[in-house]
Amino acid sequence: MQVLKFGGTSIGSVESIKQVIQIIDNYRRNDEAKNDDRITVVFSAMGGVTNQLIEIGRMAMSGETDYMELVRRIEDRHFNVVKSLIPVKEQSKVFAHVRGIINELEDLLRGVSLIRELSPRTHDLITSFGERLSTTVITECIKSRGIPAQFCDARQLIKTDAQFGHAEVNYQLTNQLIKDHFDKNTDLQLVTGFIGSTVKNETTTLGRGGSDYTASIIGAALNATFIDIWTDVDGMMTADPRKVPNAFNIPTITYAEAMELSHFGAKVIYPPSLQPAFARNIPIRVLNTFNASHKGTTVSRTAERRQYTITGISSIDDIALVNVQGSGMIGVAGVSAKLFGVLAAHKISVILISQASSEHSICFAIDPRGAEHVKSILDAEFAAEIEHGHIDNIIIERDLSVIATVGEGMKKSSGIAGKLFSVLGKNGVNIVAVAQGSSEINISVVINKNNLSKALNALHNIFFQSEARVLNLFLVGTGLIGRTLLKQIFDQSEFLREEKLLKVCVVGMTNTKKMLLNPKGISLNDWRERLLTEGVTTSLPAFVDKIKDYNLPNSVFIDCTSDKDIVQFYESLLDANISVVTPNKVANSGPYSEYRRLQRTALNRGVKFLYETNVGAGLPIINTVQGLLTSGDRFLKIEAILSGTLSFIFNTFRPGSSFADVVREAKEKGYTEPDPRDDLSGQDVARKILILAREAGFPLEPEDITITNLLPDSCLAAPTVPAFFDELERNNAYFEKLLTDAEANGEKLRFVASFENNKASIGLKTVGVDHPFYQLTGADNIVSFSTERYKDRPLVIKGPGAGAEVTASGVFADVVSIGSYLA
Ligand SMILES: NC(=O)C1=CN([C@@H]2O[C@H](COP(=O)(O)OP(=O)(O)OC[C@H]3O[C@@H](n4cnc5c(N)ncnc54)[C@H](OP(=O)(O)O)[C@@H]3O)[C@@H](O)[C@H]2O)C=CC1
Ligand SMILES: N[C@@H](CC=O)C(=O)O
Ligand code: NA
Repeated sequence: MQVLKFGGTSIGSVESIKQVIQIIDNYRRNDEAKNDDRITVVFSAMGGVTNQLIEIGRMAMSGETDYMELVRRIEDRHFNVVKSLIPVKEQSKVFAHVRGIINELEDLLRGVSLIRELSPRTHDLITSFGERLSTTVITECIKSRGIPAQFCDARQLIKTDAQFGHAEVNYQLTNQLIKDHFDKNTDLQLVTGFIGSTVKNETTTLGRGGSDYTASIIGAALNATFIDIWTDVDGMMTADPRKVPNAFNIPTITYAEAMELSHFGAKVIYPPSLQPAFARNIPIRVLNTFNASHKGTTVSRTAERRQYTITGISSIDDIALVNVQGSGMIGVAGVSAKLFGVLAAHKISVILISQASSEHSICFAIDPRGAEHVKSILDAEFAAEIEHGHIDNIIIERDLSVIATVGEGMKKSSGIAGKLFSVLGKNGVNIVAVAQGSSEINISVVINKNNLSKALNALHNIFFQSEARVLNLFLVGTGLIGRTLLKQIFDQSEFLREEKLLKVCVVGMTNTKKMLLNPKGISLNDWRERLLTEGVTTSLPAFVDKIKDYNLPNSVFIDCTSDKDIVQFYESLLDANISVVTPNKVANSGPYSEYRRLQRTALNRGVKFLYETNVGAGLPIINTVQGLLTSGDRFLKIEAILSGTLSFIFNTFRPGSSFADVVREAKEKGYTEPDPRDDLSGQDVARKILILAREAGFPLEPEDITITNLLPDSCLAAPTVPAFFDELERNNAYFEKLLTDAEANGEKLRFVASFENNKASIGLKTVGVDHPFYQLTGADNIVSFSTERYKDRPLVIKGPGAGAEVTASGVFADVVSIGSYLA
């Protein structure tokens, strides 16, 4: 015997009932082919009908006469199925049958309306009509197709006590009745779910998950080979797909796991109601009526070996935490007995409990709707203890959610809690309470409700590792570096996904005119058009607020501007656990205290503030300095050429040519700052040596740098960049003389930065052929570090230190390193 059960959505419309009949037919054909098995089918009420019946009962009781309108609607839905699926000549008989059942319901409601009273017993009787109507109609549909089938009212089979609403089954009697019935009736039995009856034949209902329960009771009594629960999703998922878009199907799951997941909100099946089947080790398959070829989920005692340590993540969106604490609880036996005793006496269901080993506090989670009630109960129960100060006031915390990671694979496997806490910590999700059962198949954490989606996605991303980890990027600046970065990300995305399991998703972008945000990601092959057509007028505060509002896991803010005002947002972003990556040197070259503060904030928040491209573009200079410092080396001297622009200029400028043209060429090649005066004035190099000195452990201030300016005052004073170029033309002779003087001595012009004895200086120098900086070509940078460990021969880094590609790739590398860090 195989027992099938179809839920309310599966039989919610004519179309879906057709589909259900097709599925039943497929089973029959397979069984006939095998000639060894029978099926029986359990039905819920048509989707929504049970709730309507409850409402109808309430209306009748309170004398609202328009409940009849709702009854009509229920009748019409069932009539409509008859009209659509049963041949015309057979319809009148079925209509009469349905009408008869509806008449019975109407009589009952009239009685309720007259006496204005709705006992639990009558309530159960009213709700029983849902399954009775649906099963009647579907039985007729099936019979009309020539299939020998029989309507079976479960009230004849399932005998219960008289706890209306959630009756207890008398298994001895029930099992016997079921066996007898199926022995005598060999036609296909179509059974009403959810309902039973007392020995006095009063109608009862089986409570939450009722129709699943019916299937389970029948399956267990007949020792079925399978119980197939047909619903509207592809079985159980690793997480709720409405909250975690990457959630996927779990092919096999153990009973214990299914229990844990369902306790924490997974609503696909309600395993407690399947207990009779599990007790007899009958596997349950959860299948999708609307995607019948999908294998769904099989729930049984053992699950197949899996590649993941956890099986699923579940959550309860809204809980309240009750905190009972006080010095009088330490070492005193019986406090928790009293606490949970009184909760049990008031039928308060406790979702999770956590007690610190100091015994100073116990906290537990409950449905927030009952929180005030619980507080008043506990205030009364512990009045004496509170009065004597043994227990502090009972505190209720609200707006919390609970997340549970569940899986048999977590048993005796170390590092899972570490991973869980680490990923939540890195995403700034504060953990309010924790509980792990000693079965080790569930770790539950209580967090603030506003972090629920972020936490679920971050955990799913980390625990189900064959899927790529997602980095959510927010880019400010779509100029030279920003747009080159976007292109590199686009070109490299497949490699990152395949080889590094990293999905880089650009969620927001802005320039000075337009900003565009899309939490699902902006497509990068046409971002320009989208930004232009779908973007809205830029407001940086609004952009930053959106980043925080989205509260996405693994968020990274990338500043590809040279703007001074953007850096004011860095701290609050880091504080909100959003990493910051930037080639913009402004933040790190202001007052030392601000530089320190950003470093500290990032450290405290467990996020990253990365700026490798602040010095030498993509050359690994900052990382090298940080590596030396953290490994205990001490810096003695730094000597460097840190301007790609000035390198290029002094390597390209020839006597008789235009200096301004060479500067223009540097700008066109993407070496200069947005305003090239930042390069020629030495400002850019000053920032870089300042940042380098700070990274090397010296708390320098901007005033500590001595700059020997290269530019004539008139160039510096030019009001605009074009006016500056005009001024350069006028001063050509000045630059030519610098060059010819150097060449006369067989030397080259180099703009050198040095740091030694806590002092930094920068300025134009001439270097002879013996000097290591003499041979530098193109827009190369060179940095020479003398340290305690690199004393005799300095550590030298050399290579292209400016340009769009090398800079964007440095930014990109920083971004990817955050992906690895978060993993
Ligand atoms: N070129 C190089 O080799 C290197 C450059 N860098 C640094 O990279 C950064 C970017 O340089 P680059 O790409 O050449 O600069 P660009 O001038 O080409 O681009 C700057 C971008 O930032 C946008 N922007 C400026 N201010 C704001 C603001 N307040 N709000 C929103 N958007 C803003 C601009 O918008 P809009 O398009 O509307 O003007 C533009 O898109 C600079 O800090 C530079 O120092 C670092 C290392 C090497
Ligand atoms: N303008 C800079 C580019 C990088 O910081 C330079 O020329 O070096
Ligand atoms: Na660098």
